[in-house]
Amino acid sequence: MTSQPRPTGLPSRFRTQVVGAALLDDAARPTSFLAAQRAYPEALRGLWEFPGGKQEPDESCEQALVRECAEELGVRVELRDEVPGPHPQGWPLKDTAAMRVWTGTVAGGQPAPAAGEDHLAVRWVPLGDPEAVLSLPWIPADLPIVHALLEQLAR
Ligand SMILES: Nc1nc2c([nH]c(=O)n2[C@H]2C[C@H](O)[C@@H](COP(=O)(O)OP(=O)(O)OP(=O)(O)O)O2)c(=O)[nH]1
Repeated sequence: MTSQPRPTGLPSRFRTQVVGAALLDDAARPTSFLAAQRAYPEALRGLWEFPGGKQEPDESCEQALVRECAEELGVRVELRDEVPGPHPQGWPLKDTAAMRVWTGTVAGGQPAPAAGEDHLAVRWVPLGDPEAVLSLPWIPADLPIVHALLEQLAR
């Protein structure tokens, strides 16, 4: 697993650190990744995103992501490579929040949205058709991340 070190002793530019997972169907030869459809807030309802959430105090980004995947999808994940963003805190989502994203695989369980929680649905998105991937209604801030993911996996 690679991880971009965050400089210590410097104030974070983004107050809220979000983490997201691009879960692959197969680590060595991925053919699809898991996208999740947000249920809330109303402005984001129905849009697609990377499963994940906010880092809590006293946990690393990686720990937060493992926890969020367990809570939201009911799966145990193994994280692999970071999809590095333009900032040490990852990919800017808005003025106050940025998201670090890792690829990973499901090591236990079947991903499904937790009842009545964050997601309306989850879907394995085939990587073979980038136009189809990008035509999903993603949260707009996620589009550069999806591009970067597709490039990283094509290498
Ligand atoms: N999880 C996730 N959040 C994203 C993505 N893109 C994006 O703009 N966001 C935004 C939506 C939210 O404002 C914020 C993440 O909040 P969240 O609601 O998922 O976090 P959480 O599970 O810890 O939520 P909560 O306990 O505060 O309700 O980041 C994405 O791909 N995944």
